[in-house]
Amino acid sequence: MERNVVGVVNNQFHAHRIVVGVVILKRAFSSSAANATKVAVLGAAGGIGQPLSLLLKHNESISHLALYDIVNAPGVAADLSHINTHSKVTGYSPDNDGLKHAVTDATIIVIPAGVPRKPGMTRDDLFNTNAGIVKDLATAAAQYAPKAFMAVISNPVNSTSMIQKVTTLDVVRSSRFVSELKGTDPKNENILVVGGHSGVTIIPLISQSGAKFTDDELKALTHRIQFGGDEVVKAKAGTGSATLSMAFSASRFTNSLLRALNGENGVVEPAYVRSPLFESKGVEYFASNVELSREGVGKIHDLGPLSQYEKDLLEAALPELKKNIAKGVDFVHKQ
Ligand SMILES: NC(=O)C1=CN([C@@H]2O[C@H](COP(=O)(O)OP(=O)(O)OC[C@H]3O[C@@H](n4cnc5c(N)ncnc54)[C@H](O)[C@@H]3O)[C@@H](O)[C@H]2O)C=CC1
Ligand SMILES: O=C([O-])CC(=O)C(=O)O
Repeated sequence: MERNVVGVVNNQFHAHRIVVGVVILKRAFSSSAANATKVAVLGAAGGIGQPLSLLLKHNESISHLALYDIVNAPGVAADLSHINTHSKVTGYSPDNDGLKHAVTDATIIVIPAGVPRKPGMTRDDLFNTNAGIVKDLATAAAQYAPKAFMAVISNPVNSTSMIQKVTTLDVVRSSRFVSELKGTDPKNENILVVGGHSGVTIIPLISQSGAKFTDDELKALTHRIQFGGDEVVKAKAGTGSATLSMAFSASRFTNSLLRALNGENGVVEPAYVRSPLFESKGVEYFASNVELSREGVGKIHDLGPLSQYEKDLLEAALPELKKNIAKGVDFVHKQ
């Protein structure tokens, strides 16, 4: 299993190393490493980076939080370092090899660096700017922290990443939206969302929750989940996109990965990874439930039973996903 995963990921890494270089799974996580766990956040002074770093400062599994940004990371680090939890916090700017120092010896590197959307933009409109940013950061990470696990948040993640937690945000949103409709506790609503992370590539599998909705409710709910990001972009009126709910989701994903790296079995999170599920249809990356392990990506779960409505959503998503992935791959090959 390990060799299999390593092979797949190393291939991916060679093929896509510039854009994303996201998971390098060669080394099994050792318990001594678990005792000294460094997490680096690249883009740490931004709208997502700051609350994410705050949440990670509260994570007892992290011993060192290294914050990097092109602006203000030392300030954010100084501020967080006064919080009375054990972890050390350090901040780096591009001067004096800051990026190198931020990522060296990191166990996990989380990347929320990049430009967010403004109203009227699609996530794809961010590609030209953000692919270059992710490329530079992933290249440095590959060079100075070749054993680290990387998680990319920067949009458009359908094109820029191999493993990320965007579907965590979609799942977090779905469970909240469904609980609002049904008047239930969102903690008990676990709605799986698969596919990708933009518009029609977001496929909520609401039928698996057992909840009953009318056709109109189901359509409206699906649309709200698929375009939840737009709801926030519109409400923020030109000042950015979702940051706090994303930070919450990224913190949850990072914590799950740390639990799995520390040897806990059965830790499952939705993640957009290189996946065999729709490879035969030319879609090499796909988000589904993934069992996290000491090697990062463990067992990739299949989708489970789909209603006809969900099968139709899947059919609509696959060609779009294929295009998004091809865009990332082309970018890499042109480097
Ligand atoms: N995957 C997902 O579900 C979600 C993704 N996003 C994406 O996350 C990204 C960040 O969003 P926000 O935090 O709201 O943006 P922001 O503009 O508030 O923060 C971005 C930060 O990245 C930094 N940055 C830019 N270039 C950098 C570089 N080369 N190296 C290091 N840092 C760099 C900026 O200085 C800034 O502090 C956007 O691309 C956004 O679309 C946002 C929400 C959800
Ligand atoms: O909508 C955006 O651009 C940010 C994002 O990915 C989300 O909130 O789902």
